[in-house]
Amino acid sequence: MLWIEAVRTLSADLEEPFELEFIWRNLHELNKLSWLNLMREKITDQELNLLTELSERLIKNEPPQYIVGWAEFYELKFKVDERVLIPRPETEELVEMILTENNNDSLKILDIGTGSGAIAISLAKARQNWSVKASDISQNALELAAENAKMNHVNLEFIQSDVMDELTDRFDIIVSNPPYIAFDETYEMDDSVIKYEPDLALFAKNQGLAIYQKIADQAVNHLTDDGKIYLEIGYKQGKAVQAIFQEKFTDRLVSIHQDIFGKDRMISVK
Ligand SMILES: C[S@@+](CC[C@H](N)C(=O)[O-])C[C@H]1O[C@@H](n2cnc3c(N)ncnc32)[C@H](O)[C@@H]1O
Repeated sequence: MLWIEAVRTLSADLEEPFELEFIWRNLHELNKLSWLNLMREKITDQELNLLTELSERLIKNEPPQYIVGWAEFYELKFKVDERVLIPRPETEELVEMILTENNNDSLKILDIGTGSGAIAISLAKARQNWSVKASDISQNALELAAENAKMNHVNLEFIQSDVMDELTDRFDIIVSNPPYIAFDETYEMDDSVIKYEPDLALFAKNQGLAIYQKIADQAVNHLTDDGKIYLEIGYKQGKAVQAIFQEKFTDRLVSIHQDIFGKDRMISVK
């Protein structure tokens, strides 16, 4: 059997027809031309077994990023596996907003719930004068985030903490993309997210608002006088999260911002 026949047959039941190509090329570091040349060759039994195994994993909805072991975020590469959420394009918009609104003055930054380290590492990479701390309640996530910091050549401080319980300092910018999905909202989620991504990264009590509430309660004592907060939110949570922060920061401007699809996606406190 030729490679092209095997790929066609094994891709027939996949939602995304190019996923097998993406995964094989990544695992074997093949460029497009080498892949196209491969298509004309005979596939060995061993290769067919491997390709079949990959297609079965995709049919079971395993995210391609977990299969290849990395994801791209803000033009950087991050190792990902089932310890951490796969960083999303919406979160790139949060990073973009922070960088657009803040120059390279030496600032102290805290990323709460860093996961793969995507936000903290992207900020540290773009702003060499910033001193960035990244926290997570999950030690497993922090271990992977530390590997990602090393791989991307940035120096960050990592700390295991339930929100800010273990932190004593004040920050110029507090950023977070916390877990914000309500436990009864699984009907809206993709099967691959529910099955493979960590619950700890997805769900929060109090209709998904519990971690925002804890951040608001604690940020009062951890923000510098003119410090700012930037948060990612679920698209239906704008008004609720705005109210939580406005109650704690009565003299500040708490704004809701939309993503490129026009959905409420970010909150800033300035
Ligand atoms: C939605 S993920 C975000 C990961 C990463 N910042 C990103 O944007 O891709 C939320 C992260 O918050 C962490 N987390 C959950 N509860 C937490 C808590 N109480 N305190 C600190 N981190 C928490 C999870 O382990 C997870 O890594």
